[in-house]
Amino acid sequence: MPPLRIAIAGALGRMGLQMAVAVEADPRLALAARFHRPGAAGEGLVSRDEALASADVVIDFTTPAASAELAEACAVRGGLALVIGSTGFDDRELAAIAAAAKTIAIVRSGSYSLGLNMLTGLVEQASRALDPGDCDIEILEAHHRHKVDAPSGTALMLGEAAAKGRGVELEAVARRVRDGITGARSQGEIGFAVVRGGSIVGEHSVSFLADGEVLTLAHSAQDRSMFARGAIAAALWVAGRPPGEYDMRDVLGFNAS
Ligand SMILES: NC(=O)C1=CN([C@@H]2O[C@H](COP(=O)(O)OP(=O)(O)OC[C@H]3O[C@@H](n4cnc5c(N)ncnc54)[C@H](OP(=O)(O)O)[C@@H]3O)[C@@H](O)[C@H]2O)C=CC1
Ligand SMILES: O=C(O)C1=N[C@H](C(=O)O)C[C@H](O)C1
Repeated sequence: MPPLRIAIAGALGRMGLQMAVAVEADPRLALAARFHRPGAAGEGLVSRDEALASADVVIDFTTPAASAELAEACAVRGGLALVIGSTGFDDRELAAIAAAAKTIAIVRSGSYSLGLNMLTGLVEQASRALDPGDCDIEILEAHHRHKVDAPSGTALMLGEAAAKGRGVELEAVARRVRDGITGARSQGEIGFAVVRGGSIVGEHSVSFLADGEVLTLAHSAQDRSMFARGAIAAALWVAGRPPGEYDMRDVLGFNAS
């Protein structure tokens, strides 16, 4: 079988650089193109149009706006699939990606880590078992000083899993900011706390806090190459799939009944 042709968006970014190394090291793949912002200078970079013309799958770790625009461009072109790793989307950008996924296959996940995607299942299970009347849920995440969105995409995935376990919408119960005289904690809320600094790759924990005991489920990302390997697994899985929006739990087979 010929190698799968991969184009990398945001090629000069932290994840874009990791992706190039991981793709070049994988004999199942060919690094077909690397592209960045229009007009960006860098060795071996091509334009987005050239990149899309040469790829079976585009892997994208950029920004929400750039990913939404890229999804539209891929859908217009057709004949290729997209793996999106960017985080921090607003509703309009998510709608643009969902619209593109009517024409092409797209995998989008806030985390391409295997362990983290396993953790979402454990969080959902614990949340289902523990009564909100007795047990409070708090999510803590920590990342490097360059990260621009908060809470992280992963923290929001964990929040979604916790809310699903309780049979509620995250939007209705999320407490994303606390400052000043906040009043006592409301029963059932799911709280988020954020640390930014240094070079932390990604730390996430979900605590279930009851009277007299605390259960904490946690994940620690130690190296970005692990995200790149997950994105490659997603690219190999999504190539040739029917149009639709998929996530990493689909790739890993965790959503199969
Ligand atoms: N899902 C997952 O497993 C993971 C997700 N992420 C997410 O991936 C994203 C990128 O992270 P990271 O690599 O650390 O961030 P970086 O800022 O290092 O990289 C993003 C790059 O995208 C570039 N870019 C911006 N606009 C465009 C465009 N229109 N076309 C092409 N490139 C563009 C930026 O260029 P410039 O520098 O010029 O602005 C930047 O170099 C973030 O949203 C992060 O949260 C990160 C790790 C794992
Ligand atoms: O920006 C990062 O670095 C990361 N972003 C993702 C997120 O928002 O969850 C994944 C990972 O934690 C690293």
